[in-house]
Amino acid sequence: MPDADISILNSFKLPPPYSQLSHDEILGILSDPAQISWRQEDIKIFGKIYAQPRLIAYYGDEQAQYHYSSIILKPLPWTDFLRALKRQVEQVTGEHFNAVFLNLYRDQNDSMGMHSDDEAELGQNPAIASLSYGASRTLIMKHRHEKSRTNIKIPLHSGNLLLMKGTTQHFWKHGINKEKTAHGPRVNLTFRRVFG
Ligand SMILES: O=C(O)CCC(=O)C(=O)O
Ligand SMILES: [Fe+2]
Repeated sequence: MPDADISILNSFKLPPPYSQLSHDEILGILSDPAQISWRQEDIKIFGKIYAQPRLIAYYGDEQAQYHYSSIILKPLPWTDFLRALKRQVEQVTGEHFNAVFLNLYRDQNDSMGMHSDDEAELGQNPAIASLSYGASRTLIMKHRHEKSRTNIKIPLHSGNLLLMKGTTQHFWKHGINKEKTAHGPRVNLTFRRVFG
């Protein structure tokens, strides 16, 4: 892909004591409202207020405050499990992260609009590591300037780790469309380095 630096690791593995967990068990931990503090935010589209079509949660180091479409997100402190995921993601990517943004797509009707992760607090060329568990969904990528270029579709399956870095966020938007067929829940975690 031009103007992008993207790589994908198909089967992300956790070290002990979590190495025995199945993907179903990991999805169970991550989607459990007693373990992850999921919330549904409102969004404003053309002046109208809608509930966001997915649940979100934000964890990280205390200073990793994030301005996210006009709201300031304060990170919750790392849980043991999220810290273990972060450490292993750092290990395999060689990058450093201080926060994780979680999305819960409850079924095929949940989605995320096309966007770039280009907020000022992510710095110039952010490395973003995106880890998925549960139902497979398709990440749509669209070049921001070259309208003629067709969308690129990247299927993301349970246990896939996608790393976007370099100029990717300057030139490309990405998002997750709704699906027409039945899909179970999916949790996606994007590890980020936030300069709060
Ligand atoms: O769910 C996904 O795979 C994409 C998530 C994403 O783009 C984000 O959290 O910024
Ligand atoms: Fe994103």
